[in-house]
Amino acid sequence: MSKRLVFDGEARAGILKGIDILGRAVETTYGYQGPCVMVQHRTQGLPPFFTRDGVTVANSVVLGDRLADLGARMLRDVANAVSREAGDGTTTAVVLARAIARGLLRSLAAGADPHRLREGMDAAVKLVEDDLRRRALPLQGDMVAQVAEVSMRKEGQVGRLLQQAYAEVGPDGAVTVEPGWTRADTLDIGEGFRYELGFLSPGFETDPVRRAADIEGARVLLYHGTVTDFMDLIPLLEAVNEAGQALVIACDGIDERPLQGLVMNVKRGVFRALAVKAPGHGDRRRDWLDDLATATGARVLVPERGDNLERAAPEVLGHAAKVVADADSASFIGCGGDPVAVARRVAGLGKEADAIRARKPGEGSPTGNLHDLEDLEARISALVGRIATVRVGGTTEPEIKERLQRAENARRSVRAALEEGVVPGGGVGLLQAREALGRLLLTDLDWQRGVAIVSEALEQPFRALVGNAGINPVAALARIEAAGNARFGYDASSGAFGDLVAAGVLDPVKVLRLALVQAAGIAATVLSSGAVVLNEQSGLPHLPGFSAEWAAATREDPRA
Ligand SMILES: Nc1ncnc2c1ncn2[C@@H]1O[C@H](COP(=O)(O)OP(=O)(O)OP(=O)(O)O)[C@@H](O)[C@H]1O
Repeated sequence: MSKRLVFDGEARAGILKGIDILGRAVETTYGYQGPCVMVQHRTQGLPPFFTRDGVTVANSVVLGDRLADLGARMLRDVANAVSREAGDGTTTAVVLARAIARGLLRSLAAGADPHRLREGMDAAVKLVEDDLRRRALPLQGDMVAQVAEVSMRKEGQVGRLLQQAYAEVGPDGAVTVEPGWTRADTLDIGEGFRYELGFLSPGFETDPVRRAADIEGARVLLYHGTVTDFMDLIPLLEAVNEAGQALVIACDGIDERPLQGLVMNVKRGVFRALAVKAPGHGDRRRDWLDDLATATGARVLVPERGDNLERAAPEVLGHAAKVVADADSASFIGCGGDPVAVARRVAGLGKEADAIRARKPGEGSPTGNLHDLEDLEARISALVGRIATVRVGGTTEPEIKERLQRAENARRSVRAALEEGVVPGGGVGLLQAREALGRLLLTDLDWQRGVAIVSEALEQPFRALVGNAGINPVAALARIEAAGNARFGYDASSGAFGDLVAAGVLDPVKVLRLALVQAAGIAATVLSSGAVVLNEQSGLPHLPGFSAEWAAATREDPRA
């Protein structure tokens, strides 16, 4: 394959072109007024889908110009990193990253020292993070619903239902969103066992929008060991399959080859199955597995005790009406264990916890006691756990999918807001952080340029949001500055300037913080792209991890 070499100015200009093209496409969806983008399915013959989600638009764009595609890929990476870490705020991150990339390239063209630029930027980002945390307002009153409604664009009942859901299960409780397949949005509160360890491979996902696996009618295999041979699983997979059920395996791990075998069989529809990490860590895992066994009515298989997976009878399996898992959590809902046994176990754990609480200070190791107590409390809440499910309705499948995506963003936004609080939205939270940068003691010119790049980027979300609402950004900025009130901004839903906190236009600090940190991360790649080596190849670049054949067979969603 022949290669093409591109240097300095030309390399950077090509990269910026890609950043601009993708940035513009993503920014179209930004804010309250942002319309949907229609994306053609990657597989011929499958219908297009509609989205307002920044990361989804970003992942759908592949540019024919290879140099520009490198730039687009940088933005895609930023969007994906924010989506992974914060779950929302991907468009904000793209807007910030695009502004930062532009600022950097301008400064480099003017001969600035890349190291000093970077140092100035890093100092500025850190200061903005601290400033956002300092200005954070804790959630109170209707703020949970309001944060959710910013993502939902004040449409439907999802915001109100998420507020109700968190009120029912508590701020650390388990809340999931699912497609409802009816017109209205609804809320279900069910009993279930949830813990914070997820599936063993993203290949188990059944819903690419939420990046989650949903399994109905599950038999539960609890294995305190590592599966090393796919054949060991076959007898139980077949028995469960014949009964029209699905096998959910919670285990220490599965070696790579058997895991691939399992995922492949699931994708091809041979078996319905899901493998998740067993609950608990280290020495405590056995106790957690016993709890889950009590909840689901299973028996834990322990190879060290001589239990054999291949010869295990289906009687060792427990039941759950539904299991939902993503990369970070697993929920067993409607478990089939004996309620009396569960109550007895909870009472036993409660007594153990009381005994630790009653210990005199200095008796036993204080940190050991604390960890034991925390673990017991976590086990009790898992056993008596309640799981809230918000079902997202709509009239057509594309509509439900599009709303579901926003509802998932809304849920993650609420979680982020519960963790670190909120600031006024509409771009104002970031805009106000410029003031903190004014307090930085400036050293040399290039360092100062680095700070200025961040400061200018902080204006961009505000400019883009009011611009998308049809307001002149320069005039809007002047009004904000004249108001001298940190909550003052433009509410696109009412079309009026005023107090954004009172109007319920709020952004989670964690989302804004992570969006800025990830956006600034683009600097490392831009600054090191002095020369670029390109593979000259005909046709569009290959989409990683995507097979058109597979997509056609499984109707894989292009957002996966
Ligand atoms: N009524 C409103 N008035 C002003 N700004 C609003 C309003 N509703 C939402 N916004 C702002 O829009 C921004 C969020 O827009 P959007 O949901 O399109 O992008 P994102 O959350 O950054 O990315 P994504 O949702 O694509 O992951 C937030 O800063 C929010 O405060």
